[in-house]
Amino acid sequence: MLNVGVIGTGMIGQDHIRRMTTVLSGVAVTAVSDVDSAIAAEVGARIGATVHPAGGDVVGDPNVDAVLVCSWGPTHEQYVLAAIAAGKPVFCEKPLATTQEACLRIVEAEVAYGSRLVQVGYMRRFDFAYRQLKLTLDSGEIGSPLMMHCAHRNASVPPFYQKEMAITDTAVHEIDMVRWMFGGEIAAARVLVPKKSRNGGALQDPLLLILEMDDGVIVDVELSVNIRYGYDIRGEIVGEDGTAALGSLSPLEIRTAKQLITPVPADWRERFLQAYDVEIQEWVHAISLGGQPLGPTSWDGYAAAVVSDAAVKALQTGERIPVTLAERPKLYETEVAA
Ligand SMILES: NC(=O)C1=CN([C@@H]2O[C@H](COP(=O)(O)OP(=O)(O)OC[C@H]3O[C@@H](n4cnc5c(N)ncnc54)[C@H](O)[C@@H]3O)[C@@H](O)[C@H]2O)C=CC1
Ligand SMILES: O=C1[C@@H](O)[C@H](O)[C@@H](O)[C@H](O)[C@H]1O
Repeated sequence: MLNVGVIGTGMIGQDHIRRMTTVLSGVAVTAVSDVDSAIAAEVGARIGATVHPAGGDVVGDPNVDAVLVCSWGPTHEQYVLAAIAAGKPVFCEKPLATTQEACLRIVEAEVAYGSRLVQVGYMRRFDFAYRQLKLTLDSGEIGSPLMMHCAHRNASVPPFYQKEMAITDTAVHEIDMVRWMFGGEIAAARVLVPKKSRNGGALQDPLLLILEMDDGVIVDVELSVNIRYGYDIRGEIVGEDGTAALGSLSPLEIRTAKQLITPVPADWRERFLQAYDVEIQEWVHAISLGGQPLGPTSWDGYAAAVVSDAAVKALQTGERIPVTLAERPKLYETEVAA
């Protein structure tokens, strides 16, 4: 049994606690912490976990084998570094950290430790539809890829959501996904600003992010964060010999009143429900077997941060911004399975 401590018991923290306590196997949640002590106390009491006053105490708890960081982005670095210092595996929700410098500090700490302890929460790599898409691409059935069209549509976003977050909070998923899908790096980013939707309030919504892969593949990502009708994630790869796309929005079809209705998921929790289950189950399994995590690494978290910085600059300047990564340490050279 892997004993996990959770830092941050907000929306995704509670969702991961629910899956670890009611869905997944081989895992127990033994400790929690949140700066909102009332939430932490309520969640801790519900599942019978120790409630610590600070996240650092979760890392130091002898009854915690591995740590799950689900607090706000700017707080991730300190907890990931503390877990590495304690030699404990740590699953960190995206982003790994909010600056590329902070991500590099994590990479350097992990390299100094000598083996991989960190996995970043880019769950699309564990989604059945994305995995099928990658298998199809890798099989050669649609030939060499030329382009990918993506859409990332949120029904709505909270009032504190700023323009740049369409890149740093939302598009980071596509940024990570295309590096994994095409097995290459992103060479440059551009952002086009279409006509503004009246549903976006003060926010510029939508945006069109264009990513150039290092082999010439072009990826376009429509970012609409106030689309109203639901949570809609799309992806279609155009190859030399065919195309392949993520399938239907829903496993359910309703036929009624001479209509065929395909329900649209409400949000990421519904659309990626099974991807999160697989992501955390595979993480638990890899750690329990005494191995290294197999999912997105600190290096992937760093690369996403660098591309995201370039895309934010592209948004602010209207220019094409090239992406330059630091030299990749040997620790991250071997392919991961996920
Ligand atoms: N992989 C995915 O699809 C998703 C990832 N996320 C990521 O998960 C993280 C949390 O997001 P949400 O759960 O939506 O936010 P939230 O605001 O619902 O929950 C975050 C919790 O962290 C707590 N917190 C803040 N600072 C803390 C600290 N220093 N120590 C302990 N607790 C602290 C807050 O009090 C809050 O309860 C973010 O980094 C977000 O980007 C969120 C949604 C989906
Ligand atoms: O990570 C997530 C949220 O933080 C973000 O705000 C949403 O735009 C994404 O769709 C979701 O997957």
